[in-house]
Amino acid sequence: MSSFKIQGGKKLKGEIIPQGAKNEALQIIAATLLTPEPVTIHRIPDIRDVNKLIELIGDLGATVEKLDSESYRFTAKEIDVAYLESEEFKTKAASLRGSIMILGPLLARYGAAKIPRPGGDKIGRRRLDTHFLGFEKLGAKFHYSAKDSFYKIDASNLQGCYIHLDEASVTGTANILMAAVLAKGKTTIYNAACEPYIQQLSKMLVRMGANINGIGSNLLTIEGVESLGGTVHTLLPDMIEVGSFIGLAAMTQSEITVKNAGVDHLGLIPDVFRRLGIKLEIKGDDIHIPEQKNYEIDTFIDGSILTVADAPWPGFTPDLLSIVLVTAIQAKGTVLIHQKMFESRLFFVDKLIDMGAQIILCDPHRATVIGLDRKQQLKGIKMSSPDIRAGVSLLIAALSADGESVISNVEQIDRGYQNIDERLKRLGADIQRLEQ
Ligand SMILES: CC(=O)N[C@H]1[C@@H](OP(=O)(O)OP(=O)(O)OC[C@H]2O[C@@H](n3ccc(=O)[nH]c3=O)[C@H](O)[C@@H]2O)O[C@H](CO)[C@@H](O)[C@@H]1O
Ligand SMILES: C=C(OP(=O)(O)O)C(=O)O
Repeated sequence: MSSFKIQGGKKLKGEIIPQGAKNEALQIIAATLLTPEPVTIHRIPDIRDVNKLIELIGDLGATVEKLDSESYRFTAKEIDVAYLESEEFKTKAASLRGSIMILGPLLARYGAAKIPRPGGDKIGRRRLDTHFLGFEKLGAKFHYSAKDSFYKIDASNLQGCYIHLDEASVTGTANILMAAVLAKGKTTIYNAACEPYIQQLSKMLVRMGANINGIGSNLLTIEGVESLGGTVHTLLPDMIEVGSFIGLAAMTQSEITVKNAGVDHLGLIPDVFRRLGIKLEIKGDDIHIPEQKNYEIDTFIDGSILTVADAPWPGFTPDLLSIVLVTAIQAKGTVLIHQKMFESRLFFVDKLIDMGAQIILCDPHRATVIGLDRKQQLKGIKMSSPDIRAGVSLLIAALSADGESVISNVEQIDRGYQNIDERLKRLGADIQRLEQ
């Protein structure tokens, strides 16, 4: 387990470029299994989860060529279906959430697929019902062995149909969409997730020869085709990194420019930070955050306390709520953070309270932050990173704090943020990585 030792209280300054989007990368890399032809992907982030999926795709028999530091070519001429039964596959696929998205392509191309219960953050129950209910509607049969947490699916004849998803699951929509593009006839997916990464996946599939209508909406109509061809795809900037850097700038009273932020694809993200009182200047595709000593949280129009809550896109992403929460610590005013989707993602506030933040955890889903308005600095402590976004939030808190902090289990952060310590050091942060 590695740790970060941080000397807090330093102002940062400079430009930072967001990495390619982690959650888009996972969908797009899985989709390369849909065709025997080469698929080239640009702006792939060099992060643990993505590297693990790339390795898995190679283990399955695809040719993986690294073209440069951010570009890969995948050619899945044939897949070694027997590998899906190996112990190695079970261990590797179980270590990340994104592995679940190889199911759709494998079903579409080979009529059968297997997967262990996937990993990912431990942030509450993370069911997969939406994926399997969708596959079943398309004609698949699935079997779950509770003994070894292994799913087996057989789908020798995928037949298009009408599917009303029980919830707008992101990876569920991606999986069902990837199965449907090669199914026979027409599939309709209603209550589909429609966030930018699903739109990106849909556009890539269309370039590969798929027939998809309704991209960007929650009603997707797919006419199945016989086969798909190769393509070239460039990932969007990671919107969660963009939001994290905005929060970082505000908390540490720093002047930071987020270059090439993909501002057209950020949805409500800039507005939510503006409601915390943070000034953002959009210049072309860059976001400039000026140095601000104080920022004041808005209230609702009737004067009541602001709530920031997550919702499926085009609502506010749950993956930025921990960062909004930590950013509110030094604001003036009060905000209620309501994490509706995940039930165990707010427990990390204990550590922030130990650092001196004024937060009341109302229940597992809601926390009230009473801003300190810089009247008092947080103080550095020793802590451990429970999940990827809490980890970055603790890092932001530590960088703003007085004195030294040590954050252990930073592999959680590395899973989604490329080389974060080095990139922040270039802005002037004092972070030391301690390997153990
Ligand atoms: C690898 C990947 O892409 N992971 C992302 C993906 O996870 P993932 O696709 O696993 O998440 P889902 O969209 O399936 O659902 C997330 C959680 O929200 C709940 N839920 C979902 C939809 C809904 O309408 N109502 C509802 O309550 C689900 O029960 C679940 O607990 O999307 C999540 C939601 O944006 C993000 O946090 C994850 O970072
Ligand atoms: C929850 C997240 O990731 P995963 O779904 O991979 O656990 C995240 O990126 O915030």
